[in-house]
Amino acid sequence: MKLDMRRLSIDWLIEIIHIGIERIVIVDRDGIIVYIDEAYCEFIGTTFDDAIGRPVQEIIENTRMHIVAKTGEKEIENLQPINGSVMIANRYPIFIDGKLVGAFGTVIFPDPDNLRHFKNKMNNLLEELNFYKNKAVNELTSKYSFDDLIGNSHTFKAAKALGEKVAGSDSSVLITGESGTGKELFAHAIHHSSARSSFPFVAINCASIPEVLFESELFGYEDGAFTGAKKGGKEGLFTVANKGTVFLDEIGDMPLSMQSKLLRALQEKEVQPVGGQKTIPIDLRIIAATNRDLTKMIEEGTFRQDLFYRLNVINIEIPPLRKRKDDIEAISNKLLQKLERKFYRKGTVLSPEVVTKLEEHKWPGNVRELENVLERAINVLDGTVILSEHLPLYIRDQKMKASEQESLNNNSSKHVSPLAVQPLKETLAQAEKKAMTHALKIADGDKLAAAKLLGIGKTSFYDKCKVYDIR
Ligand SMILES: Nc1ncnc2c1ncn2[C@@H]1O[C@H](COP(=O)(O)OP(=O)(O)OP(=O)(O)O)[C@@H](O)[C@H]1O
Repeated sequence: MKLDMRRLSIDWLIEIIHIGIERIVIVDRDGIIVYIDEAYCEFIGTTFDDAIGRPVQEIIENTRMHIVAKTGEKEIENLQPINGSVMIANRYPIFIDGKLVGAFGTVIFPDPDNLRHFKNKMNNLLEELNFYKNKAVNELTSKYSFDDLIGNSHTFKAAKALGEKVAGSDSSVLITGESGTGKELFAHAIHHSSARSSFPFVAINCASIPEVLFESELFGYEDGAFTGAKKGGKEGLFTVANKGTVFLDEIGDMPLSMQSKLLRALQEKEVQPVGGQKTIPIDLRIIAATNRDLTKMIEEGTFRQDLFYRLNVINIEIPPLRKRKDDIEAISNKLLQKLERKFYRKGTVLSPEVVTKLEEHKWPGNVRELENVLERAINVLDGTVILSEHLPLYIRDQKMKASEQESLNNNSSKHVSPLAVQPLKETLAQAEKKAMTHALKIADGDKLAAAKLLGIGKTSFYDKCKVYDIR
């Protein structure tokens, strides 16, 4: 039964239309405007008389009313840019006695404050989207090639030559070496020189993923796989990296339960997203890295032997900096170039005395420590020549008692001689390391929880763990 509206006068109907916050346009089957309300006309800079009888696309920017009047398909909550603002448009076909006769459209003009708010929100979201798009593209490509690996010492050159040689093959590579020796740099360079270089390079830090999230991060999950899961599911990093290279950094920190799942995925060359039935084929090259002794971990039962064999097809061992003193000057100069770009400096050089001091130091934190020392120097430098006085005390005074030096290297304030006054930066670093170790102890080794206790983000926590060599 049709509702009888004949008791409503046309004035009433017009008034009712004006009360609504939506603005209205009605077109006939050919997309010709048969009605448009005044506020709509005002907004698009026309008049009622001018608009009536004209094709809608001549009057309203980005309209699709004429299309809906032809297809009979409604379009709901479409975003329609008009006059530089994004409107929300609904378009409905009009059927009379089952026959398509035209279309009825509404656009919402919120009040100016709301509109401004809506525009700002949209702009912020678009900016955020662009930021993440760029970030995603940057993160999925290798940033370094073998040319970026500096070092002429015999041992380093041998490691580099092996890397270059195996880059072309598809075999798994295990890169071992102390923290800060350049393992990640090697992984980038291998991918860069491989046939997979035009496909993604996805670096995964196994120490930074909480155990419960490992499987879903690596293999993805299906819609509704668990409470809090994103609607529509999520792609895993292994599928994101398809045809490219996955770099599993700190593989020694991968929990045992995950090690078996990883092994299965590598053997079967497929992954099964969490909560899903189907498997997805993957074509990947794996490069893993660790500063831990995996052989010892196998003996202790904390690392799977079969996974070790799978990853360790080619082993590249990067020697620590103290065993390649000849490289220190060349690496320092390369790092200085990088730092000069960061701090807008030019022409910075090391004095011969500083080169000697740097060569005498043991470098427990390897190249990363050297980088930090040079960054400190460039910060306190007035001219262009880095002198001894620009180095931290523990490197400047190599004759310091062994125990004192050890304690300073470890950034532990416990054994610092009361006479030794250190630069503020080091004192702060020691305090920071102490606070992090303490938080980790309280959080029972859970790095995420420790970061929360300290009120810092997890990325910042993991970065600092690397700098202070906290495991
Ligand atoms: N041979 C090298 N030439 C130039 N820069 C280097 C070299 N080796 C390392 N670096 C620099 O030293 C820093 C540490 O390197 P990287 O992160 O690759 O070490 P890592 O062994 O992966 O450390 P970790 O085990 O802590 O993850 C980086 O800034 C890197 O650019």
